[in-house]
Amino acid sequence: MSTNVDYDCIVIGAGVQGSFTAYQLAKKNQRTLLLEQFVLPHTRGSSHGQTRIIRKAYQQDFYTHMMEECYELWAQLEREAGVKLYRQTGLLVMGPEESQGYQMIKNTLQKNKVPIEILNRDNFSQHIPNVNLALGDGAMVDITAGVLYADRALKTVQRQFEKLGGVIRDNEQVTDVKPGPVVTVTTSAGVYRAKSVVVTAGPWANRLLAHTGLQLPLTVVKINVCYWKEKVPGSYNVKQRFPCFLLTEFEETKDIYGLPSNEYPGLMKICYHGGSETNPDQRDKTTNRSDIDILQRCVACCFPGLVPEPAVVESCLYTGLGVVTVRILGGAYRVGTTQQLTPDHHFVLDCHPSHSNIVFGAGFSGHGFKFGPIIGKLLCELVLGEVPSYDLSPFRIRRFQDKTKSAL
Ligand SMILES: Cc1cc2nc3c(=O)[nH]c(=O)nc-3n(C[C@H](O)[C@H](O)[C@H](O)COP(=O)(O)OP(=O)(O)OC[C@H]3O[C@@H](n4cnc5c(N)ncnc54)[C@H](O)[C@@H]3O)c2cc1C
Ligand SMILES: O=C(O)[C@@H]1CCCC=N1
Repeated sequence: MSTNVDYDCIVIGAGVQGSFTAYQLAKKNQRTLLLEQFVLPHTRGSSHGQTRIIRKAYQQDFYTHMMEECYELWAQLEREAGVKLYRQTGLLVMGPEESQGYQMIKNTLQKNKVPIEILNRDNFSQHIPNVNLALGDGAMVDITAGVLYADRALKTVQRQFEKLGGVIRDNEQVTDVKPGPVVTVTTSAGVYRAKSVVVTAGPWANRLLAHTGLQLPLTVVKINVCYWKEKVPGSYNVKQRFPCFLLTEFEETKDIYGLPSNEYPGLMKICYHGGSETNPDQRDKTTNRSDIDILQRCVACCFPGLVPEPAVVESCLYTGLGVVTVRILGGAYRVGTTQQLTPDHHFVLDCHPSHSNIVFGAGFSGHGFKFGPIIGKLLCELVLGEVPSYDLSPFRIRRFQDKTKSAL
């Protein structure tokens, strides 16, 4: 067969997940092509920007388990490339002490023996200056958490992929995917044939999967990425080891998070973990700023050293699972009728139900970056038909037939 194909595998989409998948495939001696619709680097998807949080603090054990190995894989990439990608700051988790969300994170961390520090009202401000802990809130620090240098990480993994002989073609949009024992991929510049294909197209995943007769229950939302000015420069700075933070509840909303000031001197990034639905090709037509009102109240209340008005607002996209339907468009595989689903924020990692040589990774919502190395490993294992290193049942598409729980 190899004489009839141009590549062993074609990966569509050079965001964090596609880039790590291509890198893992090249490490396994697979001749791999990584296709990207835009000129790299770009700011139109989900993987751009200078920083992301890395943490083990999750409500579910399975994410915490995956992160154990993932920290190792990040460190391995740092050594291999001679580049620093991670800075330990700790993650301060705050939330109503008795709430389910806060308690689940605490239990998962304790059960898995992740190093944490529990803070109380008396020692809180000594450890974390310039933050007001709300009445009734508990606080703990996931000590090994920190900041990933996202843009640098993306560039690094793509460079390592090329060093292994992998080929990246950017500014080349995939316009068709024809399934078969050999998959034919048509782009704006040519036609390629491969034994297998991985779709890691972020907000555009469903557009590509439609060519294969599959639609996932994905919703694309625009996130307002807000930066807030320090009243006294340096008071929330990464160099002072100010931690990342996650506030599990504020007023009626869930999940506000932030990172110490770093990429823009004197500005701290604080965002709301949600946004309004958008079309990824018309992202900047969406102008809903109601999340910014919530953030302003949160900053005024909890971060007295910041000016409660964003100094800079940038944009990024989340692709997650919304209250929509899984639709199988004809073809051999049918789940029967259209189904209503409960939203969940878990990833989608699976093989196509009718074409096992088409693998996809999607729905990484607002928390997939830190998992990039392990997602790459898992998608590579699916391509090679190997037993996945982790139980993939929380991530398989068949879960959409079951009732699912909301998770961060
Ligand atoms: C504001 C914000 C904050 C976040 N914070 C964190 C955090 O602190 N920690 C964390 O772990 N995660 C975080 N995340 C989540 C994380 O960044 C995403 O889960 C991750 O980047 C998703 O990567 P991806 O590769 O799936 O998608 P993308 O980065 O969007 O990559 C998909 C790529 O596919 C390309 N593509 C699509 N269609 C085609 C086509 N037809 N042909 C060729 N190429 C195509 C796109 O152009 C794009 O480059 C955050 C996300 C946002 C938006
Ligand atoms: O993934 C992360 O750590 C951040 C913070 C919590 C909400 C989403 N992204």
